[in-house]
Amino acid sequence: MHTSTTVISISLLCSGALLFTLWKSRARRANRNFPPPGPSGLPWVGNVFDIDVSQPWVTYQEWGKRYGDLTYSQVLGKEYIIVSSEKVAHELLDRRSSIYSDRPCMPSVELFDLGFATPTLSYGEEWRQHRRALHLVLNKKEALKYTTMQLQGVHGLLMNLLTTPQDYEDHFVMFPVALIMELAYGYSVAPQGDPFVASLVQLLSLVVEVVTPERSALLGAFPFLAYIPSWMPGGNWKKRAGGCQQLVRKVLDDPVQYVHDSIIAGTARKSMVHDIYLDKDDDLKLGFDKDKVTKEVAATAFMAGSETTTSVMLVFLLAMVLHPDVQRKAQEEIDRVVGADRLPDFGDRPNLPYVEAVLLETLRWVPVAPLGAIIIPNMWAMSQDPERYPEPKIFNPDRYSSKVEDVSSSPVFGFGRRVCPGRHLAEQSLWAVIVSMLATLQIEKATDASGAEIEIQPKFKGGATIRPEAFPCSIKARSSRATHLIRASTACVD
Ligand code: HEM
Repeated sequence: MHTSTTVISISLLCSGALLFTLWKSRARRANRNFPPPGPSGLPWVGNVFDIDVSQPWVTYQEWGKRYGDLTYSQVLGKEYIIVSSEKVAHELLDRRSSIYSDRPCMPSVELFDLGFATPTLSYGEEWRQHRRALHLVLNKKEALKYTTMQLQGVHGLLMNLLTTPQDYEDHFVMFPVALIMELAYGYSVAPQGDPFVASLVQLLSLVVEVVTPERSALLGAFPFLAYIPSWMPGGNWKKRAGGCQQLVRKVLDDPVQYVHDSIIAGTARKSMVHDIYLDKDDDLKLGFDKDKVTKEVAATAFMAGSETTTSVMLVFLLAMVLHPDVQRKAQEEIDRVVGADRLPDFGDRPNLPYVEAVLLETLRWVPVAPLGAIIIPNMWAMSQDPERYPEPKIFNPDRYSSKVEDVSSSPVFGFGRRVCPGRHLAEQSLWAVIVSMLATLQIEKATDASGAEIEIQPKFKGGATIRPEAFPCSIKARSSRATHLIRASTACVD
């Protein structure tokens, strides 16, 4: 079984777990037609062998077509529900949000000391405090204050893409990392070997690799695995968990200590941590736990916001390589509105409906899911619903030509009370990336030694998020004027 697809498979199944459990207890009382229809499975292992492990989301989509918007499934003795319709997801998760906003306990989250992260918290006072703190710095109005910072970050990204285009994945990783470090801690990341970033990135890759719903399901089924000493076969869990726990302490404490030190030195810059500390009247009602909550939300913002943003950027790049016609049309719009003498900025946004549609289509085409979220309705099925999106497999921004939707309301950011609090920041970042790359760069298929184009078969890998596997491509400046604008924007004029 391919690990990444297994992860995605189980993650999609686990996503419905809580929703189902809560729904089940109510439904059993209220609804004689419970459980909803679903494929029949083998005793105990249930539907494990019914799932196409290379594309599990397609299996669930098929089930959705056959059994309806809510599909009952059973895996390893646990019952799950898969939600395939956006309408039903809104109905359950937005309108009956108070019922479906909880999170089940994930054994691997406990073991790896990751219970501090907002997505893992159960629906209660601690989670509310996190949301209040996150809202303070990430609400729609506040997010508008970050646009200059976002554009500066994008200009640095363009410069990096121009200089070492082959390292595009690394550049896409660093863009949200640097942005969120600045925003969360007022900290400017060093171009190379930054100590805070090193710990954070190390933790993130551990989390993505080991703290998956798949491993949680394993630990849930066989809890003794957590207690095998690290030197014994099968004791890898304990060893990795130990490493993770140490990293968690560093990631929570060190950057906040940096903000404390800068406040004392009088050099602190505006940041999420700074703003929460400045909340002297305690409007946030964080009480005794202010210090703890501050550390936790800042680290969560980093972890939840970086991987997801990078994944969407990779999806955009892939879409542009595969759809030169879309790229051309978007560039024509930008050239008409912005011209060739400056880089785009947020003032141009209302006049660029096609670019907006490219962003919406990027989010729909390959929906990415965030780290640690438990209730993930089958976004794949929703985004591939042919009634809502005719010919859904095709990347076609024109589908939004009659009505451009509000990007931050996209279902890709989740539903109900657990909706992504970073969605305004994220959609602004992504818009800035997309418009700036389109304005200045030409993205094409790479060519081999004989000059022939290298065809791409898009493949996706997944852990906590789904992203395209590395693919060859060519990224060049559109013109010498574009090169000059990029260099000028990063103060490296030639
Ligand atoms: C393209 C980028 C992003 C996508 C697609 C995305 C998507 C999501 C989704 C689907 C959820 C889960 C909702 C649920 O559990 O039902 C979520 C939760 C969350 N996201 Fe995002 N997100 C993105 C960027 C960000 C950014 C930039 C930040 C912060 C700076 C952020 C912070 C969070 C947090 C803290 C949660 C947990 C909310 C809770 O459990 O109450 N996300 N995100």
